[in-house]
Amino acid sequence: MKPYKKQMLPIIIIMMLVGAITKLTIPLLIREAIDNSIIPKDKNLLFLIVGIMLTVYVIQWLANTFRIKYTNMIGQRVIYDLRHDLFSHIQKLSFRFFDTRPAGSVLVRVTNYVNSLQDLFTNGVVNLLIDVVQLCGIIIILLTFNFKLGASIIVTVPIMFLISTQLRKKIRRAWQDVTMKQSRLNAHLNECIQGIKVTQAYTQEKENIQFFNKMNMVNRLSWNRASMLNQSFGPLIEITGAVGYCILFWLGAHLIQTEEISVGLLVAFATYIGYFWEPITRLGQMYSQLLIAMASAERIFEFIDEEPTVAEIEGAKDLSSIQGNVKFENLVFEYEPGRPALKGINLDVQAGQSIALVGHTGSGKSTIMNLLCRFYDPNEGKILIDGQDIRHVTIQSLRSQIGVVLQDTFIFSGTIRDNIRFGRLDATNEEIELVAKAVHAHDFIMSLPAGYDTEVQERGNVLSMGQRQLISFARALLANPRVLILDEATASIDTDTELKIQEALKTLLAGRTSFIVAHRLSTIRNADKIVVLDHGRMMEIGNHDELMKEQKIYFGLIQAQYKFLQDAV
Ligand SMILES: Nc1ncnc2c1ncn2[C@@H]1O[C@H](COP(=O)(O)OP(=O)(O)OP(=O)(O)O)[C@@H](O)[C@H]1O
Repeated sequence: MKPYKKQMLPIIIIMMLVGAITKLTIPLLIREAIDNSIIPKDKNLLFLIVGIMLTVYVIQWLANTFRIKYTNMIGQRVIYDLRHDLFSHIQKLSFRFFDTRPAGSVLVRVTNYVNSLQDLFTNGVVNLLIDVVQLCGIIIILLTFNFKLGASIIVTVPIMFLISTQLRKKIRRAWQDVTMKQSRLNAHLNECIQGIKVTQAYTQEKENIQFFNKMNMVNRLSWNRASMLNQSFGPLIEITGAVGYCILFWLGAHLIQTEEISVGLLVAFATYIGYFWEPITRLGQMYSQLLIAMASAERIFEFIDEEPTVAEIEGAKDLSSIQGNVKFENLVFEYEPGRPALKGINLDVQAGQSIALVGHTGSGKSTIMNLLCRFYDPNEGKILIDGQDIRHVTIQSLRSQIGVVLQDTFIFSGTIRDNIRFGRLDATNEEIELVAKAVHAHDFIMSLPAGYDTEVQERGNVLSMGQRQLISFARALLANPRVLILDEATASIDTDTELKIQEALKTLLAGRTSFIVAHRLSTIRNADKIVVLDHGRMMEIGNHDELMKEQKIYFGLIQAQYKFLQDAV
């Protein structure tokens, strides 16, 4: 338990006990007032009792105020910690985890589900404790002051619990269903917003709205069902409460006649019954909140329990500064069982060489890159960097020495400078400008309204494809990795930018081992080795001239590209 919770918990418990005891004292004072001052007409004693009552109410108010204040503080800290732990955990999870979960469903766990726990941690848990303490206190008092009357009232409680147990199970399942439907709705919403441009381009808005409405309706019906079940809880308690009052007055009247109890005690008992049903009713009302929270907690802990599939072995050592020799030995890999994406890849790359990976779509080019970065582990075989199996070194030391430039160059919201600095957080402004100049990005950055301080929104919507690429090159150059992975963008860009990108590429690749999923003929031509993949197998390897001479797959691919370019001209 964290230190702040240790410090505050005793205060909260003391305040809670003071609140509960003062509340339970009031009916006893009422009994005193009726039996010893109102009936015998003792005014002085009545004033004294009223004075004590007022003091008790003030103490109760103070205790409750402080308790609520401290409970809120502690609750907020718990939620803060939970959100932090969840986010940190998600950052570490492997690609496999995200392959099978829509972004929206991840999002909803960090936001909605954590929020629904907030109420539970701020007031819920403590209220629950207060209610339990109050209930126990009332039961003890009732049984002590008159066992016969007390027991006959209390007997209704287990009956009520028995009836409600069945109802609770149903309510629980109904709320679980609500959270599941909500999660689906959110996932769908997220996807629709991400893909809004495609939706509008294909004028699918109407269909989208219809589909969303269906999901929205399913969500509403599920909520209604859970809510209706929940509503039935209150009346059930009220009916049982009414039965309790009937027993009290029927038996109470009889006991007054036989002088076993006083009128004051009957009134005190009636007040206690009021208190008695109050926590039970509140428990019923809180029940839905508790169930939502429990269902949310289940889904949150599902994530927290999730272990990264790519894990470090015990005693993994840091990968010391590498030269950049990379060896793939008999790599076999499946994303899904029975569908191999790579079938026995063997490749020996010397430090400083550039390797172009070519092949039809789905042939396994990106998969090789994913394995080199250890986003996934191979089913068979291994990858060695400078003779060290990458599974035996720490993930951080491995990835920090491999630079990755993806086709989908992700630009984060923030300034251009921040986006380049992502490559190395301690880089100075001068270093940032230096790399931007080296990749020919400086001029276009300076032409933006605030130069390097221009704010770009998430995904860099204000920048062109080519500009985004140049920024990601600058980012990679700043990180200065020994091994570079580059997924070349396929989108056609204007000749001027194309030339800039070629120049930038030369700077970026110089002196590094590089793997490029190459689409541009110029990049492929300049590569030291070209690896041709087909359906997860390495079919050909050699430089451009060697492979052209062989006149096999590579030759065919190049011919097709030339034909395409000629037709385009
Ligand atoms: N996350 C994934 N889950 C399941 N299967 C996948 C996943 N990613 C890729 N695959 C499958 O693995 C195979 C190889 O995919 P890969 O992305 O490596 O191809 P690629 O050569 O890079 O294709 P492209 O040129 O289109 O990017 C394909 O059959 C693809 O369907």
